[in-house]
Amino acid sequence: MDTPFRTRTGVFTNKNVLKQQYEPEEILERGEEIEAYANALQDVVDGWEPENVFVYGKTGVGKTAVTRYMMDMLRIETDQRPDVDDVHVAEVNCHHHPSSYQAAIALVNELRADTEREAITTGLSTSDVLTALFEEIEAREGTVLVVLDEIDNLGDDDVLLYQLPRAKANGNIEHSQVGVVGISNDYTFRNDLSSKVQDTLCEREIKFPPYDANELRTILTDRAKKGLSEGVLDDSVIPKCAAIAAQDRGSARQAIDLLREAANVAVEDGRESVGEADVDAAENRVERGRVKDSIRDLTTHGRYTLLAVTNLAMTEQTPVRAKEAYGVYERVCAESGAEPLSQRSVHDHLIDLAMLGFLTQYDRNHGRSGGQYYEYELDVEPAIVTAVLGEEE
Ligand SMILES: Nc1ncnc2c1ncn2[C@@H]1O[C@H](COP(=O)(O)OP(=O)(O)OP(=O)(O)O)[C@@H](O)[C@H]1O
Repeated sequence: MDTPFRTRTGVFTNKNVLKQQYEPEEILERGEEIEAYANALQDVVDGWEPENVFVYGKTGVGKTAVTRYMMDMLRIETDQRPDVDDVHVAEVNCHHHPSSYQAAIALVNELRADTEREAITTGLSTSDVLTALFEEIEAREGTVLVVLDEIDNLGDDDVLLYQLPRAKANGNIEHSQVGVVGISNDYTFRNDLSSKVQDTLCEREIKFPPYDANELRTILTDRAKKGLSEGVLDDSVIPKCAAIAAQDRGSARQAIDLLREAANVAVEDGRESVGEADVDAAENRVERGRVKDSIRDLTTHGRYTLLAVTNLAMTEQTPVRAKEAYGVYERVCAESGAEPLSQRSVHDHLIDLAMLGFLTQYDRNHGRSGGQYYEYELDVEPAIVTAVLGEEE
């Protein structure tokens, strides 16, 4: 029977290595960060209590990939040292579990997954959940490393971040030890923590800078070798993907997405060779996908604020001050039948949108008399925002 699908082409040899969920076995171009990480975790392999680690850097710069690699290396190294306790890792993404309570439940269930004990659900009190977590850690009789990815989603709810590093000192665990690895895109999160939590969580800080074009070329060349047939890429494709991503955010994710989508464009077009024009087409797809994912994470009023700045950008009225953006925001709310938030809250949304990469914030200083203020400009294609918000509606 005829179906609408194509026959498989020879462009990809293993498409999975170009997908977002692929975990590389080999980490390239992160020698310094791996060394810093190894120093931070050295106490674990030497049999001492772990130090807590705070890893930060922009999105797509390898924080998660390097952390998983380091956890594997740690397990391998401690296995080779018979006199050192076993290492157990429990990883939770706080984006999906955005409070101490939810993250603690997820950790208990992650630790219980390879035991006979049943998963817990909501309904227990916070202290019951913490007790269950301490019991799971204690049952390991070794070192437990708790990895909290996207930790900034916990906001100022620092119960877990306060309790975990102090579990031993407070007598909640005795025969095990626990260390926390926090990962964040947002360095300001660290400064917003109370000083007692900051001091323990950030014993070791590891910064991941954006990748430059050369580093991205190395990463892309390796992925292309693993995922694409030889000779399908025009010589200009990898340098172009690397240059675009380096100029934008220095994100390996973006670079890999560009390469994969460029190959997809060629395949969908019935070609077995990928050229520069395919990267141009891929750029729009990738940007659209990225904006779509990020918009999905915005609150309703975050979206209204974004739409207000987008409308201003489309009529060339940006950069714009918060006060002026607020007027347009009020109109957007009126059109949607929503009650507008205060000007102060909308300013907070503008700051958040700048942090998330939707807007650029300019610090304006008008000499002695004018004082200091901020202006905002749209940092994504206005047509993509309106198209995505239209679809979401
Ligand atoms: N040094 C590297 N070598 C090989 N692949 C890499 C490297 N750095 C990143 N990648 C790949 O790039 C993608 C993004 O990396 P990763 O998820 O680690 O970024 P991140 O900094 O944790 O970003 P986010 O904060 O958005 O989660 C992944 O697919 C990862 O495999």
